[in-house]
Amino acid sequence: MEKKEDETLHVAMFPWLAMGHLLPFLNISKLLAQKGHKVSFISTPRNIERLPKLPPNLSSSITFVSLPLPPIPNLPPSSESSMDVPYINQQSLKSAFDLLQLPVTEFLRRSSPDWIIYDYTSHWLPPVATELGIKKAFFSLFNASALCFMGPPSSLIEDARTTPDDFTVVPPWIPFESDVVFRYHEVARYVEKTEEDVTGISDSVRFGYSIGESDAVFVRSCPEFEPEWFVLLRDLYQKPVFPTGFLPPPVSEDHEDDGDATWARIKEWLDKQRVNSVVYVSLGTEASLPREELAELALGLEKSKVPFLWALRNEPTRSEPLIPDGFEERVGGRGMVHVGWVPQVKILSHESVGGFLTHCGWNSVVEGLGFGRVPIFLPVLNEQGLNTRLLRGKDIGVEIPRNERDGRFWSDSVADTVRLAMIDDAGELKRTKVKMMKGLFGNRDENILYVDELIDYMKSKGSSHVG
Ligand SMILES: C[C@@H]1O[C@H](OP(=O)(O)OP(=O)(O)OC[C@H]2O[C@@H](n3ccc(=O)[nH]c3=O)[C@H](O)[C@@H]2O)[C@H](O)[C@H](O)[C@H]1O
Repeated sequence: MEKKEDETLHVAMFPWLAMGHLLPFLNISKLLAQKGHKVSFISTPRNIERLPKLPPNLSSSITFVSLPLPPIPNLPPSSESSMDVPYINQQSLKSAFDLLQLPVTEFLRRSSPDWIIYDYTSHWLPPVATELGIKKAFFSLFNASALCFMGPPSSLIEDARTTPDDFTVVPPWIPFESDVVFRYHEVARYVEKTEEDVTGISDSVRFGYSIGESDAVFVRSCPEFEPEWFVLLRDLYQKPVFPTGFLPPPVSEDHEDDGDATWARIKEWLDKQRVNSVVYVSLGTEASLPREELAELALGLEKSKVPFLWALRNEPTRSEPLIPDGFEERVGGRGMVHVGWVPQVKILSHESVGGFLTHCGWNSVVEGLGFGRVPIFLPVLNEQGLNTRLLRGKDIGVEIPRNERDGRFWSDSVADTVRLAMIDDAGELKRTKVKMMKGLFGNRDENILYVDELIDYMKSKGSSHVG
């Protein structure tokens, strides 16, 4: 039954338990709510608690559905997100997540939304939605080129690629020239590091079913940036594929004191720096580097003589100190280190920040380019290496040189790359090029047009759900 033009949709949102997923799911939820639609945002208590507070005008349109996560054996009871759990235990978190199937099914049966928008880990959700007559869309927080590299659902479910070398070449289903491939070390480091697969299902198979059994796929990117990849993706998926645009996050205009002591301290330091002079350093909420590489990164920042703000993740169960003793004293006021969560979007929006040394997680890419900050790439895991190849293939940003096989990098190459991005005349063209990306990645009015098309599509499919 088609929804009339002025009728509102009820959309359930069900992101994976990772901040890099929860935040963009919340951003698109806010856009749907701003357009007058109703959203049920399903997650677990601690993850909901961590989300930015809703603006008052949206709190009646977005309902948080809090489902307790079953305890994870051998992990602290508060472990509810990928950032609470060491990388090697991520599969245990997915096992607990899979136990949400029953409460999620009950919620959907009771609330009967028109659509459910879900993530790659919910391979079990499509048949539940079908049985309840609810339309279902897979929302990819990975861009189109990364999805194409991963392949069609059939290849995800029966992925013939098993060794790290298999992921360093262009797969057979990509019919054109491409340098979007992994480097050996970007795969090798993580193939052996995850625990014995306790879930009985790999991430690749989760992707395969979540995509293959969806009614539509929504992708956080835009055809203007990845034209050939969207054409290929539609061919690989043989189903409706819609760009959501980049979903640039809202920036609270007022930088004034919002009660966030961390921001107050960081802002006080940033306010003292020259415009565009600071490189902001963050490797996201899941990546972690071995101690010796953290030391090389620290020494490289020190040698660069460029002012830096380094947000270090508070890593669960990591005992040894994250940075070399005496580092902060040696760099004095030229560098600031913060261990723990920071308001990244506010930091990137501050005029003193000119560059972003990043692991190339897609949220960070969108946020950094949205403010025209020059990216300095240090990809670590997941599809970050593919994102780096995509951007470098478009001559965006600079990449820290690393040993192809083991990924090792050295302080001198960190210092040289940071100076190239931030100071050297040789980097001037790169700084200009990135400033030109601000409109495409950061313009909210332009990007929201993609969400309008998405909503029209969702309305056109309406709902024929039971009950
Ligand atoms: C989609 C996928 O999600 C994951 O996200 P991850 O957390 O690693 O990094 P981001 O995508 O930058 O996402 C991190 C998000 O958390 C925010 N943030 C982070 C740290 C902090 O202290 N404060 C903040 O506000 C940041 O602004 C961004 O929005 C995987 O890497 C994957 O490669 C990526 O493509």
